[in-house]
Amino acid sequence: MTDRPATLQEFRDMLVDLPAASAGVIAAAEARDAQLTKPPGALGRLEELAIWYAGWRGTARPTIEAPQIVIFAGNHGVAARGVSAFPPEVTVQMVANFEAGGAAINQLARAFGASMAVVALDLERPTADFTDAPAMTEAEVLAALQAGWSAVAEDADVFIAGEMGIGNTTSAAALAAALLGGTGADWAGRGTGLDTAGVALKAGVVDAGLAHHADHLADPIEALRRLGGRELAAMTGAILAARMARVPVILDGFIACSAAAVLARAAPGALDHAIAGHLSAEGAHARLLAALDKVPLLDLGLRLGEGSGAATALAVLKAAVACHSGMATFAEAGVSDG
Ligand SMILES: O=C(O)c1ccc[n+]([C@@H]2O[C@H](COP(=O)([O-])O)[C@@H](O)[C@H]2O)c1
Ligand SMILES: Cc1cc2nc[nH]c2cc1C
Repeated sequence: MTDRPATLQEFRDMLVDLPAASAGVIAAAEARDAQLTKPPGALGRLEELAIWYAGWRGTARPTIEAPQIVIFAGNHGVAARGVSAFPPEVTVQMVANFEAGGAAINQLARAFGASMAVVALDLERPTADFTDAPAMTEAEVLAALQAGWSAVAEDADVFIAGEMGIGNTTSAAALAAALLGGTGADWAGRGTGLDTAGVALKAGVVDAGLAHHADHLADPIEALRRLGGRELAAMTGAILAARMARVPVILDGFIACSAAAVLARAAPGALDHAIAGHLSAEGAHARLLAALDKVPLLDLGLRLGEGSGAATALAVLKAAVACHSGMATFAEAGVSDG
């Protein structure tokens, strides 16, 4: 694993020279795909997925042995503005639930053979309310980026960053607006279950944050510091760490994709090692995925977070890789090709 960045500048510098997928392996995987016992293209998007995965793993006949899910948890000063349907203490309570094995993500991780860990980030010290101050200091955002970076296991062969943080759809909406343009109304959604009046209030809170920080949002990492949260920054750090190790990533919902968008805005192609696991029911996720040029694998109406949509999509990626690497060729099986 590349050494984790010691400063924000080192983090920025890493984005300048990102490792790429192997073109030679992609060609070899395409050649293998063309010989497998099926009509050409009959496995549809599974074929593309397997070839993409092979290219990042550097082997034309890969397997998935060590999928890793990490849930990052953070608390948000902006939650005091009444932007969530749930109280902030639910964050620490859900961390206990993850640790006890009682959350949805625990079941999904077990069902699909992934490891699962929780990283709680200074829960007793919420970020500052971004409507009147930067959410994090430089030291705080660096610590969160580093926590995410260090969470990616040496032997992981797929990585999923999940999150838990009451109020974090407000931070994600503000960050998405800063990175991609638009107003609070474009990016604020129901989150954990706001009604229409709640969504309007939330949009106003996002607009207040955008106005307060307006002169400082051109740099994506500075936008993350000012409007994001610790769990968002940790996801940004983890997704970059995975890229440096050529570990493919499955992106989860609105908050995870907003954190990932920091990298895409900082360096075009920085999310080439990532696929969109699903389309969240959070209203603006479709807009965010379109901006990232990602087509989600699943559309199941999930809006839970905690990595759940990405973990469900892991089953699809495993299916793709199992077919690609396990199937016989026409020659091996003695089947006449077309
Ligand atoms: O992943 C998503 O798209 C998603 C959409 C809506 C809500 N969430 C989860 O709900 C929490 C944030 O919602 P809120 O209303 O408190 O901002 C946080 O813990 C997220 O994991 C997640
Ligand atoms: C109960 C609950 C579980 C969650 N998991 C991820 N975000 C969540 C938000 C709430 C409110």
